[in-house]
Amino acid sequence: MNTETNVTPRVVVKDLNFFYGKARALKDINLTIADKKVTAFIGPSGCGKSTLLRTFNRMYQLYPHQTATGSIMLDGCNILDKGQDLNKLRAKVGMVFQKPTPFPMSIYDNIAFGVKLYESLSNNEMDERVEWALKKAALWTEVKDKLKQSGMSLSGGQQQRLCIARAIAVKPEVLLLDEPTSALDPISTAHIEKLIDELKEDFTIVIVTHNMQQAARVSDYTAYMYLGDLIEFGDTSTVFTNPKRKETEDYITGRFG
Ligand SMILES: Nc1ncnc2c1ncn2[C@@H]1O[C@H](COP(=O)(O)OP(=O)(O)OP(=O)(O)O)[C@@H](O)[C@H]1O
Repeated sequence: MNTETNVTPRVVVKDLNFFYGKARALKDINLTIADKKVTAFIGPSGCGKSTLLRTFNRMYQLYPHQTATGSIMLDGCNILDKGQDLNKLRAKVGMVFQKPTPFPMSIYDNIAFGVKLYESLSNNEMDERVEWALKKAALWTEVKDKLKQSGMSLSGGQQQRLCIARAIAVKPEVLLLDEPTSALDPISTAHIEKLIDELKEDFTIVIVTHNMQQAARVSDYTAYMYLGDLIEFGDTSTVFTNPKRKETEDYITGRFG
């Protein structure tokens, strides 16, 4: 549980279980994601980090035989409810994947495409939105003179910032980052980490990372998971310097995993 009193809950997960067919990948998860903070999910491969992240925007909906039970409350609605409008949900909860995945279209259209699904803006308004998103994603100065060029022509690190710009252009409340720097070099990684720090002024961010130094650098809260259980959750400095559970300590000190 978040212990700080000045923290506003943004996403509240209660008794969440997740099944791939009959295999239970998440076990009675309870946690609260704080508003306008960065929360990191860490743990060894296969512990359920990505599965948990993907429940927040119902990515699993695309696949048969994947089911979630329990509740994930956002703005007073349960994300898991059958009646949940998935288009609206995905406008509220944006996602950036491990591998940069720009659409095969211009840099400008990569941003405008998603915005058009949700809003009808004039050309001027769209120009402003594209510029706003690219500035927020710290990419504007690098691309402002080549907005008509293909998004695929950018470097890997630039492509990932384009994907972040695309995700924030629709002004989501929550931004999910699934190992967003694992395909990037150290300089691009540093760029994205700085960006994450800036973006939390406007967005609630949840990041899955294998890199514990990264979790320690960028997050305010950390959840340590193992075999589908949430072992420990708390503010990042406590989890890293004074963990309550021995399993957490063994993992972060490299004795395990
Ligand atoms: N599509 C799937 N079908 C069946 N089982 C799956 C599927 N995806 C994941 N799993 C299983 O669910 C469990 C959690 O996987 P998940 O990908 O969430 O872990 P993770 O902590 O993100 O791992 P990694 O760090 O390796 O990405 C694992 O046992 C995995 O084998």
